[in-house]
Amino acid sequence: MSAPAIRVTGTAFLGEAPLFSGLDFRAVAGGWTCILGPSGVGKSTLIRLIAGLETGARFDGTVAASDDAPLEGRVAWMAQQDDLLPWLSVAQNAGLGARLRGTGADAAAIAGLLRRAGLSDHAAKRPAQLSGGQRQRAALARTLMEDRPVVLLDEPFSALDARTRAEMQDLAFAMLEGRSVVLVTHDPGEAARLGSRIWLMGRDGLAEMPLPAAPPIRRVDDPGCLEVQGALLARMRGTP
Ligand SMILES: Nc1ncnc2c1ncn2[C@@H]1O[C@H](COP(=O)(O)OP(=O)(O)OP(=O)(O)O)[C@@H](O)[C@H]1O
Repeated sequence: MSAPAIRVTGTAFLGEAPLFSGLDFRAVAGGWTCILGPSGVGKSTLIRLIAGLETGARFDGTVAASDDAPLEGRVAWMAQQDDLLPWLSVAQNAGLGARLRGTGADAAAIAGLLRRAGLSDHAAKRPAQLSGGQRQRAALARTLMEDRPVVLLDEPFSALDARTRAEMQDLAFAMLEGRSVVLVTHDPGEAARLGSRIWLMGRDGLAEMPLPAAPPIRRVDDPGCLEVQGALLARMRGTP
């Protein structure tokens, strides 16, 4: 699977007022690009534009992949709300995309993904019988069943406790290897662990942030990772 780099340039308007203007966002090919920033600056709008989803904004600009092929049909999406259907089992939820397309779900592929996600013993359960972390793992398995080279993640781990969140970061990083991942997060530690590129989005546009020296995924206690986490938090709080 070849995963393209992505570039978004342009201006988005909410009514007559610009939400962001002169944006030049670039996501790395085959790695994680993280977007941090305060509420309401347009982070979700930006990745919804990449996904080709409706936004509340009018966008005047371009969304392009580095291989010049359309992104349509090459993007998978996962958000904070796991969006699992409560009346389906974990395995049925994982195969939902294929069922909706009428192509039939590949039972062996589902079993393999659920095994990697540590959910083999939960395949027959309904989402309500799972913990929050297990539900996110099921949502991750469903996202991966789509097997798309571009994966957009809108705060997927933010409702999880710190330990489960770190485990999910490890799991998602391993399972999404080789894909171009764009992650919207409020957690500077998450961006510092995962990012091959980190952007801070503010009212005045995008700023690219320095990275830790170690390659991702970085240990939570990696000194360079902790240093970048601190620097990101200081920038987000507007302190030097
Ligand atoms: N469907 C919509 N219709 C109208 N306005 C919208 C719509 N969706 C979002 N907005 C507005 O667009 C702006 C940017 O929203 P967006 O969700 O992109 O921000 P965000 O940076 O992702 O915020 P958060 O971190 O809180 O999720 C906000 O002012 C929001 O109220």
